[in-house]
This record gives sequence, C-alpha cells and structure tokens, in this order.
Amino acid sequence: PRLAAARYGKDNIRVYKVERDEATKTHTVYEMTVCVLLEGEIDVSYTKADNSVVVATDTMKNTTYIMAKQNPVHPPELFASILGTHFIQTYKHIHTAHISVMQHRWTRMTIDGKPHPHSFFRDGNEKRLVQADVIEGKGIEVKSGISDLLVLKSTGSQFHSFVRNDFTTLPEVYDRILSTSVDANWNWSTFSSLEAVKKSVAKFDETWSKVREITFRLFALEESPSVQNTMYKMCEQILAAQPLLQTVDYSLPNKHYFEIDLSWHHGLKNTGKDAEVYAPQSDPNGLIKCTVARD
Ligand SMILES: O=c1[nH]c(=O)c2nn[nH]c2[nH]1
Repeated sequence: PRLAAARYGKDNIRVYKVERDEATKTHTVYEMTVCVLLEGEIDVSYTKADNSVVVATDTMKNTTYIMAKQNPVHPPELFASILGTHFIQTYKHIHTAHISVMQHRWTRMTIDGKPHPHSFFRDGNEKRLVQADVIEGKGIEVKSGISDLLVLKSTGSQFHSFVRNDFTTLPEVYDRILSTSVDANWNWSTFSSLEAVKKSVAKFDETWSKVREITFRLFALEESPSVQNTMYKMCEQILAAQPLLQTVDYSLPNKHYFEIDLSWHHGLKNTGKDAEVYAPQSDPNGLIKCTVARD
C-alpha cells in the first residue's frame, strides 16, 4: 500500500480578539473557530514514524494565537490568508496550508438609542465562513460563505406543476410557508499572493454584505415558484455584484410546516386558506443544492 493523500493539523482553535480604540473608548470584538491543516513532504511521519517533518499541531495552535495578536483577524479572508502564508513560508517542506475560519456573531448592543462601546449579543446562530487554501507556487484560493442563516416567510411561496404519478401524494400548493437555513459559498478567482488578497481586502466585507442583502431581498420579494428557482436567482445576482467571483453555490434545506386538519373537532377549519396553526417538521426535509458559474 502507499500513502495516497495526507494532511494534518489542529481543528477547533477558538480565538477571541478585542480591538480597543483608545480615542473613542470603543471596543470591537471578534470570535472565531479556526482549523489549520497542512500538506507537504510529510509522508515519512506516516510511513516511517519519522517525526522530524512534523510541525506539532500544538505549534499550529500557538501560531494561530500569535498571528491573531500580531495581525488583523478581520476580514476573515485576510486573516486566513496571512495564517496560511505563514506556514508555507516558515516550513520549507510544507507546500499547502488549508485554513478555515468560522466567525461567530457578536452584534453591538444599542442602549438608549446609542451603540454601546463594549457590549454585544449573539444575534443568531449564523456564521461567516472562509476556507483559504494557500498553495506554494500557485497562490491563494479563497472560498467565502455563510451558514445557518435561518429564514422563514409565511406566504409568497408556491410549489405546483411538478411530476405527478402513482407515487405522488404531495398536493399542488399556491400559498405556502417557506423556511430554510441558508448555507451559501462564493468562490474568488485565485489570488496570486497575500499582497493580492490585501489589495482586495475591502471587497470581502462588501461582498459578504451584498450576499446577505441579495438573499434577504430575493427571499422576501420573490413570489417563489420553488426553492430551486429562487436560489438560482440569488446566485445570478451575487455573480453580477462581484466580478471577482467565479462560482456561487447554495445549499438550502426545505424546512416544512404541515397543515393540521382540525375539522374532527366540531368542524374547526384549519386547512387551506383557513390554516393558521401548523406543525413544524424537523425531518425529513427537502435539500436543494446548486452551483452557478460565471461562464
Ligand atoms: O421548492 C420545492 N422544491 C422541491 O423540489 C420540492 N419537493 N417537495 N417540495 C418542494 N419544494
């Protein structure tokens, strides 16, 4: 047998950083979970028990904290690129660094109508994601994303005219609840170096905001004929908004809410246009995926 592939590192490195503005006494906080996985001339550590090539995963954890201290941790695309570049520059036998960053939400509190200088709350389970693959001799491949952005609309969604046969029971519907948890990713054209990432640094927050805005607007405003069509339109608009993106992909679970027929209770109407009380379903759920390319 031969070692066909190998990468190793430290996962679930939790990092918090506070930036203190001395002039305004305002703090900004960031919290993220980092994964570092390295590739290179490391085979002998697997095949020959030769640890001379092993950068300990503990060292990677230490390095992550030091780099977070000495560099900006936001936007996460920049920090991931800095961290990955450090590894391939510092260890000549390491040729690829896979860095993933999951940024958690700390949204500033508004107290008496004013943004509070150092108080925040976790407004949702939504995460901002980055996967940066720093590849020696090639450049930096950056994939940005959001996950766990849970949305619901109480009408403005339909699903009909689908295949109907002797396996089909789903009724045609012209007015339904639509709920999903958005996992979206957008892939940047390869950056030639860390310098190129730094030149584009303003684009990362800008694009993340644009993706959220487009997702919310289309979700809310579209009379959705299906999850498929609405997510395709989101991807189209995101590609149009940022020329540096090559592909956009969405993965949307369909979180179903079933009508409850209560007519057995003295004829109580609660279906169709009279439906008000529904049974949210945890499973099974639809799962609709797509990748849209620019070309
Ligand atoms: O938007 C939808 N797409 C589908 O493919 C589907 N299948 N059942 N319900 C559905 N809703």
